[in-house]
Parts: sequence; C-alpha cells; structure tokens
Amino acid sequence: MDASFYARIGGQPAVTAAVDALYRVVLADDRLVDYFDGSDLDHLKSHMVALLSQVLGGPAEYSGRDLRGAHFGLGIVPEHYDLVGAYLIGVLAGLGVDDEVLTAVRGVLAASAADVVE
Ligand code: HEM
Repeated sequence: MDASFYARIGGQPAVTAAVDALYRVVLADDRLVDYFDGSDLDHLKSHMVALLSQVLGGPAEYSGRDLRGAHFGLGIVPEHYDLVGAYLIGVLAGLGVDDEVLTAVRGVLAASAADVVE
C-alpha cells in the first residue's frame, strides 16, 4: 500500500482513534460481542493498531499472530466479517479518511476474508 496513506490519515493518533472507535461499535453490536468473550481487549487493540498502521504503510511493528491463527476456531461467519469490515470503513470515513485510502482498505479486507472466516 502507498506509504503516504498512514501519514495522510494522521499517523498513530488517527489509527489509535480509529481502533478505539471500531471496538466501541463492534462491542455494542449484539451479533458480534460474544466473539470477544474472554479476550484481552487492551492487548487486541494494541495489536490491531500495529496491524492497521502496517497495512496503511506506516511502521511495520506488528508482531501478533497471523490472521488465520488469531481467528481459527472462532467460527466467524461471512456476514459478521462483512459487518466488522463495514464498521471499519465507516469509522475511517467518519475520521475524514479519503476515498483512495478507503478503496485500498476495502481491497485488504477482501483479500483477508479467507483467513478470518470459517
Ligand atoms: C480483516 C479483518 C480483521 C482483522 C485485521 C483482525 C485483526 C485481529 C488481530 C490483529 C487480532 C489479535 C491477534 C493476536 O492477538 O495475536 C485479532 C484477534 C481477534 N479477532 Fe480479529 N480481525 C479481523 C476480523 C475479525 C472479525 C470479523 C471478528 C469477529 C466477528 C474478529 C474477532 C477477533 C477475536 C475474538 C480475536 C481474539 C481472539 C483471542 O482472544 O484469542 N476479528 N484480530
């Protein structure tokens, strides 16, 4: 992905704000909240910030599990994957992220589905 995307959306503060907002909407959704039962949310959020930063062309500091390993056994269905993806796009759009970046993130979401959905 274009290395300038990370800077264009506002760097680390913007990514952290996006991940906070994403978890707020995801955990407020009855269809999704049960997946996170027993998860360490601070840990998850910090991994998500690192991963999203990397995906956007920022610092490559993600050291969590690969997506398949992190989601294996959770039984995530395609509808719920799409829902989380739509929330992510909505959150980024709400932060003023431009269309070119949103299109690139949609591309990453499409390419990652097979690793997360069962
Ligand atoms: C492309 C979309 C997604 C990305 C980039 C993503 C990213 C991540 C990351 C980075 C982790 C942490 C891995 C680690 O701790 O090593 C994680 C864990 C997790 N994700 Fe996702 N995720 C995505 C979609 C989803 C969806 C759709 C759901 C549920 C509806 C979900 C539920 C979870 C849960 C429950 C965990 C924690 C598992 C545990 O505690 O062991 N994720 N995800």
